[in-house]
Amino acid sequence: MPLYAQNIKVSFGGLLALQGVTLEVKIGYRVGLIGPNGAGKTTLFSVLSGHIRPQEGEVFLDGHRITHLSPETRARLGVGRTFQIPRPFPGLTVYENALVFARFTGRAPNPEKSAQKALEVLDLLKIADVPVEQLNVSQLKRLELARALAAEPRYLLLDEVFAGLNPREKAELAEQVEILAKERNLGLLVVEHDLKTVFRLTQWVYVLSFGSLIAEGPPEAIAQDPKVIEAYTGGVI
Ligand SMILES: Nc1ncnc2c1ncn2[C@@H]1O[C@H](COP(=O)(O)OP(=O)(O)OP(=O)(O)O)[C@@H](O)[C@H]1O
Repeated sequence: MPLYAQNIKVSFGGLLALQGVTLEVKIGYRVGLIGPNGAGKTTLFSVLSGHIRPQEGEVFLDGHRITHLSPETRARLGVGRTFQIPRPFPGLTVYENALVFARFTGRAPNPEKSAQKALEVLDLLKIADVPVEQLNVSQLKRLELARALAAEPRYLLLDEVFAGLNPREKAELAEQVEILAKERNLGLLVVEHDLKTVFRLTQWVYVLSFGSLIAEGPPEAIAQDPKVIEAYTGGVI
């Protein structure tokens, strides 16, 4: 059963950030969410994670309505997320950061093992004992992902984890994410500005523009969709 947002409306004061948006992430599928700046991607992402309550519409998990549930409860039910700006716990090491998350949701039967495995998958084991203050951008992005993974989610929502990385780092991380999503049979939602990375990583892409969905489909089709090209270029082409 999927993670499903149905007919979502969110407004901030007078500004309509999302309207009539429906999106589905199935277990075992990698889904992308793209759109120009201010299109509503982060808002929709937060509706799914429970950080924003919609004015209209519902969110379902495994067929149950979870619209009213907090982010913490959703995390316990297996919906994990990353933050655009990594938020490691200061004063703790890389391993300790992963362990806090592994314990927090109560999903990992063996939190130490889950934390260790998550660091291993993201190539952070060799710096497991380093205080997070000493990490560079690429390592912080990996840690953000590793922490979410350590909690053993079934669905993983990635908010621009590739931003700030150079092309080689992006390609490497995208490959790691694809492998771990397949290995763990995750339902993955990727919000990302870098279209090349989204198109390579995902199997289905939703496109938001001014708060509405303007297209959805396989990456190959989305990349050539005139509506999508127009949304990105403002019709300048
Ligand atoms: N907390 C808020 N209060 C007021 N307006 C907001 C708030 N959060 C988002 N908005 C507005 O809602 C609209 C959608 O924003 P959102 O951040 O979801 O877009 P986005 O597609 O993620 O953009 P970006 O690609 O720039 O991150 C924008 O016009 C934004 O300014």
